[in-house]
Amino acid sequence: MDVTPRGSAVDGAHAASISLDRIGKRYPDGTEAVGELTLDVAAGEMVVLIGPSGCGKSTVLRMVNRLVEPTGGRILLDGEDVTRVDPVQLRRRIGYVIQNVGLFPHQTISANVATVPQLLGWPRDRRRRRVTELLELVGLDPTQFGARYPHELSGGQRQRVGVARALAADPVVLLMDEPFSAVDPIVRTRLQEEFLRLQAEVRKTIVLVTHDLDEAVRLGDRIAVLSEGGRLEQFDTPAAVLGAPATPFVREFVGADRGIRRLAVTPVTRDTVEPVSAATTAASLPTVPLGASAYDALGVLLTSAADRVVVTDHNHPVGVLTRARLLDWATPATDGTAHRVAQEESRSGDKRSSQQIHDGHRSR
Ligand SMILES: Nc1ncnc2c1ncn2[C@@H]1O[C@H](COP(=O)(O)OP(=O)(O)OP(=O)(O)O)[C@@H](O)[C@H]1O
Repeated sequence: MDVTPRGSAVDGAHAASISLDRIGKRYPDGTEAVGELTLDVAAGEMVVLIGPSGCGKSTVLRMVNRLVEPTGGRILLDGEDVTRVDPVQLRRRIGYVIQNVGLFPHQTISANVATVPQLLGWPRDRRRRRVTELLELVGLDPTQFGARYPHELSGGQRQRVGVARALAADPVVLLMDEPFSAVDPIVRTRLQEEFLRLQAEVRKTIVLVTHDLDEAVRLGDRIAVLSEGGRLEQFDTPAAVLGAPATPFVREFVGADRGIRRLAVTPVTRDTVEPVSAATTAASLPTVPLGASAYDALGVLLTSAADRVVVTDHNHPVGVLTRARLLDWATPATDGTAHRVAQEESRSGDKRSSQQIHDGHRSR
């Protein structure tokens, strides 16, 4: 997807905060899908809901746009209680992307993208302009794809149309239920990367449901880990969830390889390197640039015979990272020291994610 900024093509400032205030859902047969969940999502933030099958993730998402009516609690969009708003009006302010996209098979791609603007009664010219800019935004040439039908597109292309359609009326919130899981792993990774760039431009408030921990770590500013009954086990940055699981459930859920995953979300900074010695600079050691991930640094070390990697800023050495230190970071937090490191990272991660929200870019 080419998502190069295009000035006023997309109104990027339009996003709302979401507050779930003790929301619950008990189905008529007595199933308590969600007990009492409280969760706050900042405007422009991307929050990922993850947890085992049946824990209530989709129910939470569908309560936000009231496809499922909550049986308890309140949902506030920018402070306004949407449990009192007409659900049809509400859904026009909320984009919704689902696994198999749900495009209308007998309508062209242009008509599919224009669905909500049409419902809102936009004049034809405005609809046409909007469809063109959105298809360009998601990397589909409007002249090539606009007149096609959904079955004439690949799975990844249909997924992009789904995102374009969800953005059509400039919603304040985007809800995404397993949006990338119907495509193969290579296409999925590419769509995720493109989606991050797209989000840097449109900066919507996004709640995304996934089963895939790597996807959660890659996309989420924060991750909410849920267990059965929509119980919130942890709500924190990817680095904190991986580095300092809050409960035994989270520890087991994120698995034994969480240390390695955590390296991928730990950037190499001036604060985390050791000083460069004269002996080090003289040696021909491998290098990584400042801002690379600790995972990249470990990868460089593992493919060389060296025991340390030099960290550079515009080709000037600013510090070193030893193999021992990187392996230490990758070791799951089992003692107080490791926990403290993870908590510090969590705090700086929080700063990083809010900074990213303001800057509109991400280091991942
Ligand atoms: N209409 C319904 N009536 C009764 N129970 C329901 C209904 N819809 C969902 N449930 C139950 O609510 C619980 C939560 O379902 P939900 O679809 O939200 O879970 P999920 O975490 O999204 O699952 P998955 O990851 O498998 O999609 C499940 O136990 C499910 O069986």
